[in-house]
Order: sequence, then C-alpha cells, then structure tokens
Amino acid sequence: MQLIVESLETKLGKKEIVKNISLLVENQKFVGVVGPNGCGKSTMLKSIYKSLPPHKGTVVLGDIDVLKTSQKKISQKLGVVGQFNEMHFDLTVEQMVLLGRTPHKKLLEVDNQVDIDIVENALRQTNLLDYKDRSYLSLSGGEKQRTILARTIAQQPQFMILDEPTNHLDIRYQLEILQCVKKLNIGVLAALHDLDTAAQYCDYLYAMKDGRIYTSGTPEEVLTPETISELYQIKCETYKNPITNQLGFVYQI
Ligand SMILES: Nc1ncnc2c1ncn2[C@@H]1O[C@H](COP(=O)(O)OP(=O)(O)OP(=O)(O)O)[C@@H](O)[C@H]1O
Repeated sequence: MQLIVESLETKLGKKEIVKNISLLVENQKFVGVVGPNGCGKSTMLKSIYKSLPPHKGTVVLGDIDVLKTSQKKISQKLGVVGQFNEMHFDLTVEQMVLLGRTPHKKLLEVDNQVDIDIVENALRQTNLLDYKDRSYLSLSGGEKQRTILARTIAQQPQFMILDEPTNHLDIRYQLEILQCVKKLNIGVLAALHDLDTAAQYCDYLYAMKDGRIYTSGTPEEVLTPETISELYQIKCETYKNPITNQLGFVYQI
C-alpha cells in the first residue's frame, strides 16, 4: 500500500510548522524522516495520520483519502506508534495489545480465538509473551514501547507510521524492533533520530529542516557530510562501516 502526501501545511496557533510538504512512500518501502529537534517531524506525521489535522494538502493511503475518511476505516489500514505512550488507566499487556483488534470489530463485538491468536503472535514477535499478565503502567519505557508496537502489529495494518520508535529501547531491542517492523513487509514512514539506523533500515529518506523537505533520496544520497552539517550545525565525516557495510558517521561540534 502506498502513501502519497501532497502540499501539506500545518499551523499550530499562528505558527506555520509544516510548510508545503509532499512525499511518497512506495509499496512496501521503509522510508525515514530525519532532521533536527523541532524541525516539524512529529507535527508532519500527526498531520498525515490526522491526529493534528493540517490546514492544507492531501493524504492518500492506497485508495483512501485519509483526511476525508473515518478514523475507524483508517485504522483498519494504518497503524501508528507515537512518541509518547502514557496512559491514565491500567490494563495488562495482553489487554493493551488486544486493543489493536478494535478497528476490526463491530460495536460490542467480543474478542474471539482468532483475536487471541493474533495477539499471542504479536507478543511473540516483540518478545513480550512473559509479560502478558503484567500491568502496563508498571513497565519500563522500552517495555511500554514494545507493547505499543505489539498492539500495532495486532492491528494488522497495511501501512505503519512510527515516530521515533526506538527512543526508549536498548541497542538490542532497537535492532530487534526495526527488524521486526521490516519483516512485516508493509509500507513504513518513520521519524528517526539515529542516522546509523536510518542508513541501515531505510530504502529512502526525507531530510527536514524548518518545516520543509530539505532534500530526499537514498541514504547514501541524503546522508552526506554536507547535508548533515547543514541540518544539525555540526561537523561530520562519513565512512563505510567494514562490519555492516553500511554508512557510518563521526560527529564533532
Ligand atoms: N501546540 C504548539 N504550539 C506552538 N508550537 C508548537 C506546539 N507544539 C509544537 N510546537 C512547535 O512546533 C515545532 C515542531 O515540533 P515537532 O514536535 O513537530 O518537531 P520534531 O521535529 O518532531 O522534534 P523532535 O525531534 O524534538 O521530536 C517545534 O518548534 C515545537 O516547539
């Protein structure tokens, strides 16, 4: 399923945060968004999944005009893992992940064995089977993050939007979770801070600065010392990591 965003503009108060952004995520591609703190990545993603409706532009996911479609219909196709996952009431991990089935249910329809199996599978994929009876609120930041990803996997979306999906995760889980998302073989649009991760996992990248797309292309095309210096106001050298064969980065203020 592909995502086409055209001429997206979002204001918060009087401030224009997202400025005329167009982007494309082709079928089954993993596309990253990089850029400094405050450049508008989260606001743009929220506008795409309509948690913060843009004041201009179009968002088309497969054959759905997202800005004109009900949230339930969108949620049958689109899963979101946001940056902050705090809740004010408690559920067990299994109950949280079962919530992922909601978009596929009619009002008051109860969960059946198929739902339970899907949830079990999502818990297995995120290494959370041993946590299924634990209280969500008692989990660490990384465990909460994995639970939200499990919920999104249980939703069986055909496209995922991830806002810094690994920001609470240790190195092993960063790799595991991104591999797990990659294996789903669906279109993904992800805001990422870690440039090594972006180089390793993304088929294509958009670099944002001051609410606009500064440049886009393959990781090799986008993550050049010049672009990185311009985006983050630092000195940077790139090299080919001899172990992963991927781009590596060395930074200096
Ligand atoms: N409610 C609001 N009113 C005014 N400005 C806001 C509001 N919420 C966010 N902003 C501003 O919008 C800009 C973009 O924020 P956003 O969270 O989209 O950036 P980001 O690129 O995702 O940053 P980060 O990498 O730190 O998560 C920031 O300057 C932020 O201060």
